Amino acid sequence: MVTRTEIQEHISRNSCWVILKGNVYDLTNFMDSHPGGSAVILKYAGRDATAAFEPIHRSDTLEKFLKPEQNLGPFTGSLPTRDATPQSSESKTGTGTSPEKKVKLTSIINIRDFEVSASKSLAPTSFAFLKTGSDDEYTAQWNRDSWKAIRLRPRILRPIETIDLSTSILGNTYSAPFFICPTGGSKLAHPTGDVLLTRAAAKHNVLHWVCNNAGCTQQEMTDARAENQTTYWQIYVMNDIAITEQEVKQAVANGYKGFALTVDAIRPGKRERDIRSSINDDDAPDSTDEEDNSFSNGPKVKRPPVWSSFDWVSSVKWLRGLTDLPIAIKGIQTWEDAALCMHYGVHPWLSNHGGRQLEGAPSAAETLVDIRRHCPEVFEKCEVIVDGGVTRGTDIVKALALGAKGVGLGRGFLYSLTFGEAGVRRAIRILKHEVEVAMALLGVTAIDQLNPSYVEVSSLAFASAFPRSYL
Ligand SMILES: Cc1cc2nc3c(=O)[nH]c(=O)nc-3n(C[C@H](O)[C@H](O)[C@H](O)COP(=O)(O)O)c2cc1C
Repeated sequence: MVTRTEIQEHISRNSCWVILKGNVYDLTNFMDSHPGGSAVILKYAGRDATAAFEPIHRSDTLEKFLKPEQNLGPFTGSLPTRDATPQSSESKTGTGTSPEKKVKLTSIINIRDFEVSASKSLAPTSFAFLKTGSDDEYTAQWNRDSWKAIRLRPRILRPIETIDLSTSILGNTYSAPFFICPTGGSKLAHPTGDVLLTRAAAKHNVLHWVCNNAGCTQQEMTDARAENQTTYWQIYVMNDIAITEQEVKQAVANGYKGFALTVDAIRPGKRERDIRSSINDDDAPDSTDEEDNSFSNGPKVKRPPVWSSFDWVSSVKWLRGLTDLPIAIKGIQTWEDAALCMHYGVHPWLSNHGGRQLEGAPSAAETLVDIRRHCPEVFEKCEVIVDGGVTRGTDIVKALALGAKGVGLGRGFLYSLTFGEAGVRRAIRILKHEVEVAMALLGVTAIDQLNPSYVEVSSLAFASAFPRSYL
């Protein structure tokens, strides 16, 4: 038992105790190896950090990263009064919703409606984490706008009766050509977010590409899978490569049928919307300290630093050595790198991480067009996966017409999660409906009939993003 008086004596860098899930932990020696930095731990010295901790850490984090002796025992007594304000304001980082602001699911008719609803119902810091792009969010916006800049070329007077949306992605058949992207932080949208994404995907037989940075363990994500459901696994390679090797082997054993190696995040992008939302002007004394680096705080959902010394040969060789299953390289942003994927026998996943990494990177739509222009062979030898800024069935159809095999959505499904599994299922149904209408009006009845003759891309070169400030 640790008392309130005792914990109050350990609120400095030299001795830092924090309450987590009812127990008191000595984090003095751990704080410098915390992926999110020591400052955030010190902020909670002598206080209860549970509300801030739970939505953004895996359930096995404490056991995995702390030694048993760092658990000092249960906290007894009430919290110091000065904690009342920070505590309640910190609950803003949780998934707390304001019921009066939450709209009914039946009034949601498109993916953007989910975003507007999430902006009102989620805690501001949670919404900021999901929504943020890097820098001025130009690329995040451009991702969306570039799909809009592509025109469709409908062919008419074709008999259209049944329309088949089913397609295969990396060797497995799904009921639709779009899928749920790997995203960390889904607990910010719903406490059991990752699991619900898998369950909703199962109900509709769409692909969930599970995130290794999910809020649950791989085992929990595997257990969430329905019988006969096929899911894929995404990896970041950690500095301690042995941990990732073990994870990949375990994923193979757990029946994941494909892998994505994310390579566009060797440093976190400067996500200012997220950074701003965590700066609490009332809480912290102002600082002219040269050590102050609040402008560079990385994303809220932290992961250990990724391995950044891989090159093409070593990375593909390493992963191929662990599995014969299909591998996609996630974060391809040029036709040249797509051609290298072809050369190394892996699939290019065109993505700029939803505009959260390099501001100014091209959208997947542009890279698709570039591959078509410079190295169309890629579409014959590889399956090209795309994501970024997709919010409409027409966006998906445009990507498929340009040669994509699977089209991912990250934020769209995260926002729908604020309504739980029912929200994600509705998002899937909305997208299926929109894809079907677009195909009918274009004059095609099956995904494999889509080809570049159904799109006009010349206006893409003259389009630009108009950053909007409505959310
Ligand atoms: C909140 C959030 C967390 C993400 N976490 C990951 C991650 O852990 N691993 C990864 O490969 N991509 C991650 N991504 C990127 C997505 O997989 C995907 O590339 C991106 O969301 C697509 O853009 P969209 O959000 O505009 O649909 C994340 C994206 C968001 C929005």
